[in-house]
Amino acid sequence: MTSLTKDPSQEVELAPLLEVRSLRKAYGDRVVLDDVSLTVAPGDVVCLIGSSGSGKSTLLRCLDLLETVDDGQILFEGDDITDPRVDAKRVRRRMGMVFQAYNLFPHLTVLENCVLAPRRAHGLRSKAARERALELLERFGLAEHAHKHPDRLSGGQQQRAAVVRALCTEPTLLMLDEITAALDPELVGEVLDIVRDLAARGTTMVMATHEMAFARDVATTVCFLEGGRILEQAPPDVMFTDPAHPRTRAFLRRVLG
Ligand SMILES: Nc1ncnc2c1ncn2[C@@H]1O[C@H](COP(=O)(O)OP(=O)(O)OP(=O)(O)O)[C@@H](O)[C@H]1O
Repeated sequence: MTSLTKDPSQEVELAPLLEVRSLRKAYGDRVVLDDVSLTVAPGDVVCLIGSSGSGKSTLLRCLDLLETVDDGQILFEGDDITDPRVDAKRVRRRMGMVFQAYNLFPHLTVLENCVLAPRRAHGLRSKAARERALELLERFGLAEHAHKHPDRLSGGQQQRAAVVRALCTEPTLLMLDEITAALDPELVGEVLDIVRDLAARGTTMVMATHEMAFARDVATTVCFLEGGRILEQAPPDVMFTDPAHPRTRAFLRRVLG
């Protein structure tokens, strides 16, 4: 059993959902994650910020077991998922991941995209999977697009559908990797609104983002990465008004102007 953390706002003790301990990842002799440690409690929204190449995506890919790690541990729901004996597919069933490129299957309708994993990986019956998907598509304003193929939707609608698809497996942890980065500016807001809604509903999320105002709004913790290290992690009101590390200050000055 992992150690307990305290949520000061609710005065309840919550076991961490995710604990990353001294993670290290290198490609050849290039170290891209170095001594990364992070704790995520249920309901936390952790935003990873930092320059391009700082390691945000690699960290998410390690958490989702799309990459192997060289050293350190990832405890997810109390299990060490870096143990080589772990079945990555089974672990991933409890996680949801949305990427910058929506990755919807083009030959399937939005609804078919949404029921695929719940049926194949989770063994949900067709009727139950469809009901769950339709309810989520309705909640996020996509019901009218359920029977369309992705190429009939705007980029923003496709990305919202990708988020809904990830939610259809009812993941305990949702990871979002710069999900608005490929969108035209006018489509960014509708996708961020979904994430805002999820945060308000207590969905536990870890996301890489370049949207600083958004991170400030929704995050419970902001982590600033540079050169594969988390140089600073703090609540958003501290991170964006009084960051401790000079490198964080320099980065925020650069991106906030
Ligand atoms: N498969 C790979 N092989 C070799 N190097 C890689 C690989 N994937 C990532 N890298 C390198 O690892 C470093 C971290 O990349 P990563 O994509 O995690 O950064 P990032 O912070 O997510 O950047 P961005 O904001 O541009 O998405 C970069 O220097 C990148 O070139």
